[in-house]
Amino acid sequence: MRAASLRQALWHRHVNAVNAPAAMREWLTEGGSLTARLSAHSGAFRVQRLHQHRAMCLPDEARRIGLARPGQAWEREVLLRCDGRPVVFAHTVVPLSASASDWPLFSALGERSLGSTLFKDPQVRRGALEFARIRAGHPLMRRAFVALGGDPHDAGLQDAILHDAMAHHATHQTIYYARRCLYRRHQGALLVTEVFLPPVLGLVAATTNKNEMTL
Ligand SMILES: C=C(O[C@@H]1C=C(C(=O)O)C=C[C@H]1O)C(=O)O
Repeated sequence: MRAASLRQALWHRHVNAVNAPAAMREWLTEGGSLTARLSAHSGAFRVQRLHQHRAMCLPDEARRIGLARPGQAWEREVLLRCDGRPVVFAHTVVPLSASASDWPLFSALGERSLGSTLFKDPQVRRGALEFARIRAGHPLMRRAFVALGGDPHDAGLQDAILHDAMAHHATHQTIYYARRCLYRRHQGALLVTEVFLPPVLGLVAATTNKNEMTL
């Protein structure tokens, strides 16, 4: 496997292109705010802010947010947790040229959900979703593994950490499913990428079981 293909993601406009399992496809195509859906499928939902700082954007993000070449951007990364389990790793980039009036709430979000602010703001225009299959070697997965306590340079450990972190979902997989969406507001651009982690599938199963028990 060429190293480059481990690091890059091929983004598709239609979800069929990533051939995701049906349950994952439901999450990938979720049209509304993830906060609402994740909260409905768990007892406790939390946005764990990992960091928000200046950083080099990924090579395939630069053009998408209007940069002429890869460069620095404002980067925010979070883990969405349901009942403590990590279900989504989210990565957001905003050009450094953005003014405070473009994204007035972005810099002071803390552990409030970015998604919910975007969905509540009538001046925000949401672009079409794009979908990708990404491998454990992709930069976003390396960051997710670090956030979950793994060593970003040990492929074996990465999977072991992620695997252990989601033991009861025991889906030792090297393919992860992601989506991204470009938001615009005034002159601003903001690109949100969400990588869905295996425990997200357990959420739907848990709720189904719960429903079955109450029938
Ligand atoms: C949880 C939601 O938004 C998430 C929260 C994010 C954040 O706080 O950085 C980023 C991406 C979204 O997946 C939502 O859509 O409501």
